[in-house]
Amino acid sequence: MITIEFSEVSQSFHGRQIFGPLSAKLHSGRITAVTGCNGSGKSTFLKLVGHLLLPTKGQVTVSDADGILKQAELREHLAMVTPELRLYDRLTARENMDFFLGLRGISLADAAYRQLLERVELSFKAANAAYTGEFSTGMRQRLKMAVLLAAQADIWLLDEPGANLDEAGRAMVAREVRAAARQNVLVALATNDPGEEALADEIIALAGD
Ligand SMILES: Nc1ncnc2c1ncn2[C@@H]1O[C@H](COP(=O)(O)OP(=O)(O)OP(=O)(O)O)[C@@H](O)[C@H]1O
Repeated sequence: MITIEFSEVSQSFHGRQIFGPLSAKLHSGRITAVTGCNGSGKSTFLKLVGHLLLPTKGQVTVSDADGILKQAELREHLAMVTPELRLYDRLTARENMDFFLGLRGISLADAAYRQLLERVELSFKAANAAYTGEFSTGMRQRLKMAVLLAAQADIWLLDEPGANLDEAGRAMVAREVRAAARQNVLVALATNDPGEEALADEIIALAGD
């Protein structure tokens, strides 16, 4: 059971406050949507959860049953889908998956690879016909979702996961997010999409300027 707690967190860049003070709790098995206009700090919020950024003021703690997780421990729990994550253009879909999953000590059998492609509705033929640099943005987004699903993480940080996906792709994301929450994954979802917002058990609305 994971709990993420924001205690009186304010975030500024170059002296300009983006949001805060903000206090909130996120829990395993719950989907929390972080909403707000462009520039309100949704991606920044996810980075604070992942300890990829330290808050200007206040504290962000991530705890399990044994207490507060240190940064290295937290990384083992996290998986992230974000526009800031780049796949390697000159690797195939399979090679990209092997690289990112290899960093987590996960090796993927052929059957599992095929199953993941099916889950994200990426055709095996299309996925193997070209380097990922030649994929459409939606195909790359589906591949990032496949890496997330294979990562066996219990905290998902999703930054606009439906971006660049067609209706079937957005439905796939919604299905996987709901299934993950049922399996007790903590999902934090930064979004402006009403369909994704509707998945949420809790909403943290960032005010913006
Ligand atoms: N490392 C940084 N240095 C300076 N300013 C930053 C940094 N990261 C974010 N910002 C600023 O903080 C604000 C919030 O950015 P963020 O990307 O979190 O917003 P967002 O709500 O995710 O936006 P969008 O909906 O456009 O994706 C923006 O004004 C951005 O320019």
